[in-house]
Amino acid sequence: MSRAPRTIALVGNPNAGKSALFNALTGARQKIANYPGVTVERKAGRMTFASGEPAELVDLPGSYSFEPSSPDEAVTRDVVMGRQEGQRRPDALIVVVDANNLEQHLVFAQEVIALGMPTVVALNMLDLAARDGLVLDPKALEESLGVPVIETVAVRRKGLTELTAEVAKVTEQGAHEPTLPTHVDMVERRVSARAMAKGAIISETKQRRLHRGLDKVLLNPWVGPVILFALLFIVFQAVFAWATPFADALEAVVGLVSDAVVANFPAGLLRDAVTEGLLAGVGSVVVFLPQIIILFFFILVMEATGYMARAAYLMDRLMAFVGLSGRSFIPLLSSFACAIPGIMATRSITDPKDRLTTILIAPLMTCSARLPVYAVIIAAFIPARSVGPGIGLQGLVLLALYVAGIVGAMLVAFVLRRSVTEGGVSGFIMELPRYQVPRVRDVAIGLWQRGYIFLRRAGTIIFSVTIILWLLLSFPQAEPGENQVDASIAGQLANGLAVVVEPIGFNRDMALSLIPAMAAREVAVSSLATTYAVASDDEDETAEALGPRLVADWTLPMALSFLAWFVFAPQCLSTIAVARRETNGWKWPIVMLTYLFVLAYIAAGATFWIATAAGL
Ligand SMILES: Nc1nc2c(ncn2[C@@H]2O[C@H](COP(=O)(O)OP(=O)(O)OP(=O)(O)O)[C@@H](O)[C@H]2O)c(=O)[nH]1
Ligand SMILES: [Mg+2]
Repeated sequence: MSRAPRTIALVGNPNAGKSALFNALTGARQKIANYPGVTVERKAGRMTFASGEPAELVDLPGSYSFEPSSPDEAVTRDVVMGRQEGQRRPDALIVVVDANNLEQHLVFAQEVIALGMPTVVALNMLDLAARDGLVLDPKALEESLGVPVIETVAVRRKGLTELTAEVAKVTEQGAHEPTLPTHVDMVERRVSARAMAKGAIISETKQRRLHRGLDKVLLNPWVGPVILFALLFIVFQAVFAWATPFADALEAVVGLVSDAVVANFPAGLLRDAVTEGLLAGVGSVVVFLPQIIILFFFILVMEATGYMARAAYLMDRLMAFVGLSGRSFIPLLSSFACAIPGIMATRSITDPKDRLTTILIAPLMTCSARLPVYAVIIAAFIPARSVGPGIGLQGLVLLALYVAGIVGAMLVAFVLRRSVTEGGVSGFIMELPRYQVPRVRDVAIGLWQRGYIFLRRAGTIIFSVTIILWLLLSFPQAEPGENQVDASIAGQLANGLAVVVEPIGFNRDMALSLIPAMAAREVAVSSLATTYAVASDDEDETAEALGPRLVADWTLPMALSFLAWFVFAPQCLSTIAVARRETNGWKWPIVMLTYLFVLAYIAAGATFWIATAAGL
């Protein structure tokens, strides 16, 4: 035979089993190199048809679509189209689909088949389908796709002979020039993928049906978001309703300890440092441990059950609307714990502009360090009233603050993607994990870790910053009759800043809390508590909770303005430092700082003036 060996390429979604099939078909006869000009691996090997004719088999990186959103996907498209340097155009394609995720995998499979090249579908992972009680009809699938479908189990080498025979057959029909359709409607393709998947199912077990039924409801484009929002609503109601008795108890304990210290130790600077700095300051943050635990209980359970990935799937449409891909969801979700791991998680986003946008908006996701700030102000100023059956006003306001951050982030992303980080939107389809009953042990460990992180922050950074602030508040000592805060270094410094934030309704003490809060957001709470503790001349008042003091000193518009500030303002230096590291320079962190300050200033100012005008 004189003609050059045929080239066959393996394509499909990530994790379909392409590489497993490639290994099974080529054995040890593989060569791994790089495609010229890109860092994507080129994996090729030799396979043999039943006739004895050899062919070159090329394993391609997993793709969701031919509209590439990563270098990997670009290589896949270019190889298939015959545009990739150092690679002959394939004579035939094998599309590998995971039988257990047909609905998702058929989206890209349709796109591949639409090219019009000789194509065979490998319906892979049938062993797992059998295990889960799913029986498929390859003939039905063949009919709806219009190309041969072969059942395979790549890791058990099942179906390989049939697959190669079919590939040989379609290759003989001769290659066509592949043509990319000019217009692809993603929604349409998803709909037909769903119909095809449904038509291919002969039978499935109760459990699988239950899970699919759940997906039908939870992922429904109309019902799904409503359920997601309702769940979040319950979470934030619970953060207040469940935590209050625990938080009150903790607060009482801190008060008792403070009283005991006052009763048993002589008056003096050291005693003041303990009562005003450690107990009033750090204690005021620690009492929010129950809230943190409850919030993370829900987050962990949503992750463990498999619901979180569904939430990401739902959010994908919204994210695409503002110009982000679903790949940003996990980094943004982690930012609800803390923006630092969130920003680091953006490394998984391959498109540089997508990634930059995600980094820039990550601080707008409400990190858990802001929860104590929100909680203390809400508990003090928002009445614990119900506005409907089982609907507490406090939880509602808390939810609104989180939503304000998310909406702000989406608006900023929308603007950025049309200006500085302009670029195309990449399609993204998530692999959805199976539903599972969460394991108590895993959730318990997760909660323990979260609680530990929170208390460690209280014991280290919050403690040190609060003590430094206490020192700055306590010196120089006031003359008799003069207020200690007015006389102190910190008070003097804050007077300068107060001029700047006065137009947005902040008083001197609020201004003062903004500076140490740059170290950690919770410090806003401890610094307010310490400031008021230092300011009071009455020893008994030192042990008093922060809430009543705030109410005595602030108006409602001031409190709301303070909340609005914390939704948007950049308060934590570590976030800026991580942004610098991840973007390799100061330019983007400075952009981030600037836009966040401007947003915070405008939001706080607008809140203050609207609330004042409304007579609140
Ligand atoms: N049980 C079972 N596992 C399989 C089968 N085929 C592949 N796998 C496993 O599924 C996982 C993913 O397979 P890969 O071959 O790496 O998938 P891929 O399509 O090359 O994925 P990307 O390279 O990321 O696009 C691996 O752990 C395989 O061992 C199969 O038929 N049955
Ligand atoms: Mg692979």
